[in-house]
Amino acid sequence: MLETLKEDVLKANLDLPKHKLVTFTWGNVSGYSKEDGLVVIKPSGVSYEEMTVDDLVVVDLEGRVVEGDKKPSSDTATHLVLYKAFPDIGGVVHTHSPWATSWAQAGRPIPALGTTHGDYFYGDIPCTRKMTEEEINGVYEKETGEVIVETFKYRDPLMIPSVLVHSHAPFNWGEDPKEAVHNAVVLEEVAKMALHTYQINPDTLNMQQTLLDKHYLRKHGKNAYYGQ
Ligand SMILES: O=C(CO)[C@@H](O)[C@H](O)COP(=O)(O)O
Repeated sequence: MLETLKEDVLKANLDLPKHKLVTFTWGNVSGYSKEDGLVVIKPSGVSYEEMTVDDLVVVDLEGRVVEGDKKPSSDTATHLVLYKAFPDIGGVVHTHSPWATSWAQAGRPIPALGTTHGDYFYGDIPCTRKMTEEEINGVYEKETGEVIVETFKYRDPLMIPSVLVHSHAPFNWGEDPKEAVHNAVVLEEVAKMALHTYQINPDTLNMQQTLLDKHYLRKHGKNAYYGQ
């Protein structure tokens, strides 16, 4: 299982530049093996062109390195907070993809303006609050995860698998690394579309709730409200 997960995590990381979600090494993907209680994550600062499966780092949920001789991603603590808080996810992606990062820097949620959005995100994609001075000066990456979890206190992370971290950039997740990257690609697309939509019509309203429900049901085969 862990060897298969390593291959999945490597491919997911190599898909980031392929989908133009990253510049240089500005991003990272991890995968979680519930059976092993271990996370496989990208090594910090290693270029995607050079990355091999032997560069990947394996950590436990407390961040202790159990395999690999490279430093784990600088965002590892954020990934770990999300795996502990969102028990149904198996993959986490962090990028600085330009359109979604622009919304994160502006501190604005991405509204549900159309069915492309509604197929993947059941409502606005939230932006976290700004972090406090204490949080910034604390264990920053862990605090970043905590502010994400706080943002999802009354939201279902399986129904909105992305978040904008204020003044920073997006994090995305899914049942595995491949789905998490897929959601990151869609996030970047809807971020771009939303900005263009408002340029065409600044008074654009959110899509109707009935249309959002219809597209969620069509895409996921279950009703957003009742889960069946
Ligand atoms: O968010 C950031 C920097 O702001 C990170 O995403 C880095 O850009 C990538 O770090 P590594 O995964 O290479 O440690």
